Amino acid sequence: MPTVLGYNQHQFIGGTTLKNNKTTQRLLDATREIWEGYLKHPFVRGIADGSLEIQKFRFYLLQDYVYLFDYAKVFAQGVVKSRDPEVMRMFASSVANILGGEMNIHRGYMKRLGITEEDAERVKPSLPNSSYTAYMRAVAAEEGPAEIMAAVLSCALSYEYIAKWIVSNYPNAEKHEFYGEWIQGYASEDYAAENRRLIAYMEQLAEHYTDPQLERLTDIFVDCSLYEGMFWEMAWNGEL
Ligand SMILES: Cc1ncc(CN)c(N)n1
Repeated sequence: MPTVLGYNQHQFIGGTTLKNNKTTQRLLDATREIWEGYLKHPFVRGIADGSLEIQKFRFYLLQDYVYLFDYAKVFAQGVVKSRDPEVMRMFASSVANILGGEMNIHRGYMKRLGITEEDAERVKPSLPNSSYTAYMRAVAAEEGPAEIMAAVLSCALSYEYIAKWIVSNYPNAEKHEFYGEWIQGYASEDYAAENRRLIAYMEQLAEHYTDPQLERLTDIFVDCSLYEGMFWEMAWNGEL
């Protein structure tokens, strides 16, 4: 079993070094241990070695499908809260990327599993799921564009981190007949390019932030990273 000890969290994110992205680096430094926990999680390990029961993945997939609608709304609130048209466009295109890009991974699996979009849209979010999105939506309602970016970033970056870690530690994982598609999607250059864009805006939005303001961004990022861990746990236990 591959070890995660000594693993550098930064090396996989955005397919790039984070040397010049000091805010993002600070956020990642604060969550190193939480993120290492994802790599040890049985659900993630099950995707990596192909041993995860399809029923568990089915439950996760449907929860994640409804999660992404609310996640997209957090970006939409970023449009509402921004004054700079370029930042508005960035948040708006992320809404489109989630609804029309990332969710295609889910729709592909739904087809394979015989689940219609209408059925998926009716799924009741579990408590960890709705708590996570309620937290992000509260940040989005009450705070500004930089805080919104800090709230969405853990979700965006941690999947790239997980998928690329799987690819580099499980050489056959990408070719797995069922989980390969999920791994390829989140380890893809398209997904990394979108993350590089989010990182660049995180840096821009926080460029003149004071230390207390950066501390607030860190708190949000840490909270969302903890919610990510709860989501994996929820998926593993199949708990509503
Ligand atoms: C819960 C969760 N976290 C992250 C991702 C990747 N955007 C996701 N689809 N779902």
